[in-house]
Formats: sequence, structure tokens, C-alpha cells
Amino acid sequence: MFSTKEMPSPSSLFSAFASITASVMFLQSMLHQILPQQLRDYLISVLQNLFKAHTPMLTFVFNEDNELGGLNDIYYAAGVYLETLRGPNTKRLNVSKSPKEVKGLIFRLEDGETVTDLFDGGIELHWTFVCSKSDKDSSEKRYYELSFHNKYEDKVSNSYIPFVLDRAKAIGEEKRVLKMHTLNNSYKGIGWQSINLDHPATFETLAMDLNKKDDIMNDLNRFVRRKELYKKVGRAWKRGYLLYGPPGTGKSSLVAAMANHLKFDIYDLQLANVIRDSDLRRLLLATGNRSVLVIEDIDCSVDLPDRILQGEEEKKSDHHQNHDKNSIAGTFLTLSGLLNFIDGLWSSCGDERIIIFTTNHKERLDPALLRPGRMDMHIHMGYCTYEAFKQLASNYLEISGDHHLYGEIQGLLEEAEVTPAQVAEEFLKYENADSALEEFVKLLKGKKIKDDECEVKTDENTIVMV
Ligand SMILES: Nc1ncnc2c1ncn2[C@@H]1O[C@H](COP(=O)(O)OP(=O)(O)OP(=O)(O)O)[C@@H](O)[C@H]1O
Ligand SMILES: [Mg+2]
Repeated sequence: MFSTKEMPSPSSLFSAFASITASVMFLQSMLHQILPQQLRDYLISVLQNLFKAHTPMLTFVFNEDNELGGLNDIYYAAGVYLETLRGPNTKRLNVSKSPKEVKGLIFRLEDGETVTDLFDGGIELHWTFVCSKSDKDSSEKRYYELSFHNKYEDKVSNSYIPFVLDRAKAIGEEKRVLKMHTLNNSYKGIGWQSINLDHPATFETLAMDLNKKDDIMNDLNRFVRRKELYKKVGRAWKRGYLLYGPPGTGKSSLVAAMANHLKFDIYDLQLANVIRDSDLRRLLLATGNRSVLVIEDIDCSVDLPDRILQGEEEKKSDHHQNHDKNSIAGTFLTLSGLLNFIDGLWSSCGDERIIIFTTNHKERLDPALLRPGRMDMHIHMGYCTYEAFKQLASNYLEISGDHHLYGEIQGLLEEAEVTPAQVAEEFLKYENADSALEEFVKLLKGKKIKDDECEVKTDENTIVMV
């Protein structure tokens, strides 16, 4: 038992604590003044290494090739993922450029470089890239080492490595150059040929009603997020859009903007070039996941309901080549047949598919296509509204605010029917914004209101969910 006399008083305890704190602070500031930054960092790293030497570490090694002679996915994923990490001690990076398939530069760690990652609230993971030459045959062996405290082995195997694989996939997708696949008829038959999709259209540059734009973007984002829901309710993970409206209103531009937004490849299926349904099946089977299948001008590219077997008679005739192409080989393919075919095929073997039909004449379409549940969204692309005009003026003439001619233009646009394509073309003629707008006013004034056979004007850029 202590007597109260032996116990230090609270005030003496406090003053002792204050003087220790003051000394520590004094020492700290002395060290900061005396030791240069580099020396301090060095001492800290020596102390850390001393500490680490006593930490039970485990190291995973990821070779370039796996045991079975194939490529080791984790090795490649690590390369991609680690380019997002830099340490204060990173000294050398390997930089390369692949001109075709990947956007931007590719950064990889150089031999011996180490970076540290933190995972799940502070688990330290040290990655090192090693490139060693064999003495026997001077072949090169490249691998990544991943070191961490051995108590985290399960966490690293079951959570961290899957995380790295996922991140690498996402980074790869982000940097991938999109592809545009079109039909190519060669001696081998009809097939897809691909080129890089360099279409500059994005939702930012697209001139259309802002709410409609948001609706489409939200719909696309919701679609890609909902993998589990589609699975749960037993639906194929696909979504259909019908874009309709007069020529030059941005239907093809919207297709490109959607593909650019989702980072999906485009398959442009020109149905008029497809002869047999066996070809169609083969072509559809050859399309990849995460892609947009586009059938443009569905009303006139092919007259599907008329695809009837006309046998030898048709083959003899050189006239009506298109019609001939669509009806030989004993196929009877209706639009609903094509749609069911796509549904069936994609239900069994496709994921993340978007299908888009475009037309200038919605009223001419087969009712099968318009049936509720067939195309999930009907999007009307209409004549240029004032809002769309302002977007085009900002894109082409770099007018961000207001302009004294805007009031007049707004009134004129309510009466005249001009397409965004016409507006864009007009703006391209002039370098000076004022002259471009003045000429545009003249054009609007001189324009007769056309009785368009396609759409009524009150219905600009409408979206119908079906
Ligand atoms: N809404 C728009 N926003 C921005 N640019 C547009 C828009 N509509 C048309 N344009 C411009 O006009 C050009 C032609 O447009 P686009 O090919 O997208 O029209 P379309 O509706 O597909 O026409 P068509 O029915 O003839 O196929 C585009 O390259 C683009 O520059
Ligand atoms: Mg088009």
C-alpha cells in the first residue's frame, strides 16, 4: 500500500509530462534542423528495414508463364495494375507505346524497382519486378514478387489478387481502342472485318435535349450495373434501342456516343449484304460480349417480310440484285424471326449486348419491332431545337455564354426545320462566330417550313420507354 505522501501529486505529474513533451519537441526540431531531409529518410528506411527483418514475411512469385506453359494472367494483370502505383523511391520505369491497340503510353516497373500498395485499411504489400538472366542459356526470366506479413496470406489470395485482376481488367478496358466491325465479303464468305473506331462523337458533343441525354446515359449506366438482376430474373443481359428521325439529326452520332460512353465495340450489320440465315447466325455468333450491334436504316436496308423463296427463277434474273440477294437460298426470314433469333442466341451465349436499330421512318417499321418489350427505349432524334443549337454553337464556334443574335435565332428555330447536321455544316463554313451566326439567321429566314414526311415537330427528341 502506498501512503498518500509517496504518490506524486497531479500537478507534479503534469509538469513532468509537459517537460518530457517539450524535450521531445525540442529534440525533434533539432534533428529537423541538423539532419537534411535525405539523411532523415535514409535513417527511417534503415529502421523500417531493421523492423521488417524481424517481421515474418511471405513472398508470392508470379512468373510470366504458368506451370502448364500458358501465360500467367496474374503476371500481366500485375503489370497493368502497378502502373497506377508510384512510390517516393520509384526511380526507373519502362515506357513504351503500342500504336494500335492501346491509348496513351504503357508504363511498367524496371528490373529491381519496388512499389508499395496498401489494401483493406492498411495491409502493406510490396511489389518488386525482377528480370534475371539464366547463366546456362542466357534466357531471361521475368517475374513479380509480392511480399507481405504472412498472417495476411488468406486475405491476399482471396481478396487482394482478385482485386488486382479486376482493376487490371478495368484499366485495360479504359485504355483499349474501340473497334468498329463491318461486313466483308471475301472468297471465304461473308465475315467481320475490323478497324479502329475513331468516331469523335460523345455525349458531351452531341446536340440534343439535356434531359433526354441524361435519360439515355442513365439507362446505359443502369444496364451495365445490373448483371446480377438480369441473371436473377432469368433475362438475357441485353438492351435494345430504336433511334428514329429525319436524316442528319444525329442517329449515327448517338450510336457512336453510346459506344464511346460504354467502351463497347460496334458491329455494323448491313442486312442487305447478308444472304442466308446461316450466314446471319454465324455473323451473330462471331460478335463479342460488351458490344453494340447496329442495324442502320432498318426500314430500307432490307425488306425483311418480303424475303421469300423464289428459287431458281430469281437466280436467273440479273435485275433487282438486292432483292435477289435477300431471297435466295431457301430462307424465309421475317423481322420478328430475326429478332427472335437474336433473342434466342444472345440469351444462351451473350453478355452485355446492346442492339440498336435506326430508321428515318418509324411508321414504316414492322409492328414486331415496335411491340412492347422488343426495343427497350424508343428515341426520337428531331430537328434542331434552341438547346441543341446552343450546344452546336459552343462546339463549333466556341460561344460559351449568350450572344445578341440568340433571341432572334430562338424565335426562328421554332418555325424553321433545320437538322443539327445542316447547322453544323453552316457553322463549319465560317471561322468567325459573328459572321457564322449572321449567315445562320439569313438561312433560317430564307427557309420555308417543310412539310416533312417523317415526323411532327412537336415531338422533338422524345424518348419512349416500352
Ligand atoms: N445531334 C447532333 N449533335 C451533334 N452533331 C450532329 C447531330 N446531328 C448531326 N450532327 C452532325 O451531322 C453529321 C451527320 O449526322 P448523323 O450521321 O449522326 O445523322 P443521322 O441521323 O445518322 O443521319 P442518317 O439518317 O442520314 O443516317 C454528323 O457527323 C454530325 O457532325
Ligand atoms: Mg445515320
